[in-house]
Amino acid sequence: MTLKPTIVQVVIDKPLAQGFDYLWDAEKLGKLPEIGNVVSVPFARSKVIALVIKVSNHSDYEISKLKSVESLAPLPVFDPALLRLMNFASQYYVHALGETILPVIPQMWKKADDWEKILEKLKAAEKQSKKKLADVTEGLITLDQLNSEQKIALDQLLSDGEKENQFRAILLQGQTGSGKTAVFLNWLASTLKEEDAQVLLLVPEINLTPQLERQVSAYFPDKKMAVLHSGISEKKRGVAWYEAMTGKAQIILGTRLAALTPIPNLRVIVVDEEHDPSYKQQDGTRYSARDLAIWRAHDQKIPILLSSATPSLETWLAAKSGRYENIRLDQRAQGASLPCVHLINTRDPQNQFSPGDVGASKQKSLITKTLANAITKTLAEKKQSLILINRRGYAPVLSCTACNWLSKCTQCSTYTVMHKAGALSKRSVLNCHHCGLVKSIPQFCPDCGNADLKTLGHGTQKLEDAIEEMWPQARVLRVDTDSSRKSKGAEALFKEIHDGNVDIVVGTQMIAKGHDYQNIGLVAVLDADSRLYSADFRAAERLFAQLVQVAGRAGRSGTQGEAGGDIYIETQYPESPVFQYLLRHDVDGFLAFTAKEREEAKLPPYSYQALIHAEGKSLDQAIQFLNELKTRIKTKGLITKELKVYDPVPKPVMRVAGAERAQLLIESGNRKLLQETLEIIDQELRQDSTGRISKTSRIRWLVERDPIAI
Ligand SMILES: Nc1ncnc2c1ncn2[C@@H]1O[C@H](COP(=O)(O)OP(=O)(O)OP(=O)(O)O)[C@@H](O)[C@H]1O
Ligand SMILES: [Zn+2]
Repeated sequence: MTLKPTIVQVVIDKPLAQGFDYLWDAEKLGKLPEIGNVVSVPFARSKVIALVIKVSNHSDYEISKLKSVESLAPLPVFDPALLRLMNFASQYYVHALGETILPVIPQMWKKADDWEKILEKLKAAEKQSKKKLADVTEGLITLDQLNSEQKIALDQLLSDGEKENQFRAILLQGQTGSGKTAVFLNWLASTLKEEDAQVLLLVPEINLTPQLERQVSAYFPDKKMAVLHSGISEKKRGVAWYEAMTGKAQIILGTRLAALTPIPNLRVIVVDEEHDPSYKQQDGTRYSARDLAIWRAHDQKIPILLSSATPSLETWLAAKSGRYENIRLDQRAQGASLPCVHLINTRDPQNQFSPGDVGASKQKSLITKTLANAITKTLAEKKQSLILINRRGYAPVLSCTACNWLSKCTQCSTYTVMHKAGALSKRSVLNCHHCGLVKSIPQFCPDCGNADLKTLGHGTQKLEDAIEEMWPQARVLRVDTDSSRKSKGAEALFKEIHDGNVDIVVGTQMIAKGHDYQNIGLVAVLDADSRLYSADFRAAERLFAQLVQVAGRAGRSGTQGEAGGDIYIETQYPESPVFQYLLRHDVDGFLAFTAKEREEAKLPPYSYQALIHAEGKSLDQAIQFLNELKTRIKTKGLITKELKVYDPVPKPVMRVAGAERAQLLIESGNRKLLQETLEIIDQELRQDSTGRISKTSRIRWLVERDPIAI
């Protein structure tokens, strides 16, 4: 009797639903692989890495035609809990298992030829570096330094600590600057007492990791931390990932991709700034890292803490209904009151410079007189000012004064933004923020030959110029993705602010989040209105959160009773609910108001949504593709009272890099029904597609669950 060959089934990083069978050559590769092993296999004339999902003696294919596995990675298996999470994510987000799971493997581990070499290097490095004790104390608030509110919060967190093996979701809702970090880090300490316990700490932004990293080292000097985000080198990321999956690192700190890291001894998850839209992945498998983290905690029967000053409506409602525990911090940790909110009505002439004002200039038209006076006062008090405008570059568009020509992108349905000489190029250029196109600035209007071209509107660069001109003695720093690329990165810029080397900061929302600045007296927001009335029903919720967050950067270090700084918002619509709730610092009021609106309109979280994206050479084709899909859904009897399918529409930015894009919105109050429908749609679309490209119309399609921008 001949021995049956071993067949391993693997998934690869392709939008293909099925697994692929390979032979296992035990003589060459040694012991049998297990489910969750990473291997390298030949695929379509190249070599790819793959994950083992099944080991058996059976294949539906002709065995003699099967190829063999090339090599086995010297990595531990993906733990079963992670595989469950991946299976869930693949199903929920209607993406193939392979294309969901393989992207989590860092690039360093994707080169099979280097595996052994990498491992040797890692082992050598490990022997050499005996544990270095960190000696930072930055941001360390010990147990006995916690204020009474924090102590109560910590006690609440610990009180259920005895209940092992239980899922708990906790919303830690605290004012900006209330010391939420100190509460959850002290809480993690109780878990980390256990020798091999691992904890996962998620932050929304790369820029927030260094600050938290230093704090974590201050709290846990003898624990190993693995930091995972897209801003670190491939090598560092590969090592950190390895340390997480082998259990060598006890603390895993990272951005959304870290939520999908194999962590075999995971005991607790913390999601900081849980409301932040950055937790949503916007390409590939479009998952929400926060939602997957909650699923993971539930599945692994461990606690998860969601922390925010401005919780998402979803989380806030869950806490209100008692599904999540709710712990609150209502005071600022260092005793100051919350910043005072000032709404500057830009339609009121009293707030504007008049031509007669001393030195009134073109520059001064960029900000109101009221704000300028407040900045002058803040400078005199030796405090810093933070001015926020969510538009990088010099001006959003260049125009011709004679024929009204506008600088449009040739590839996209957008305008090219004028950038002055700097990070992008040595000369001033026009740059498209959607496709990256860079063009030199025309000397004459391309349409009529007129030499008088002028910019419309303003971005961070123009504002920086204006501020420098208005306060020549002040030290001005611009913080946006351009300026952080030019200098030594964002961290260096933030350090300048923290060290007090700057008087006025001009920046995009990059400066608004999470940072624990100590000397900001004034915060100003210039372009709130542009986000007030938007087609996206979440725009107001997002704007409100952002305003509370940016306001929260002011006056953090003030002591008991001291005023907590000022925030000035320039707006034409001071009566709008977003601003009115902000005026009263009434986060709960705003959320309750928003909940009511959404409930009446049957919008999420009172219903569930999905988008089918389609892109092709022309908008007509994309729309037609979606219309045909809608007809197919209808013929199948899937459109019911419970499931609504809208008409396809062009995307907000219809054309990007030459591709024209449309979308189809599907909505249902029944989550399960939506899931089933999406699975059928996926199957339908796959039938006549190669991967995700339709064979007949060449339209590229994608299913997105729980979209955050419609
Ligand atoms: N018990 C305490 N005594 C003194 N200072 C404290 C205490 N707890 C926290 N702090 C300090 O208060 C500041 C704010 O804390 P932290 O950054 O944790 O706030 P937060 O709640 O996360 O705010 P945000 O939501 O705005 O990020 C920090 O500088 C922190 O060191
Ligand atoms: Zn473009």
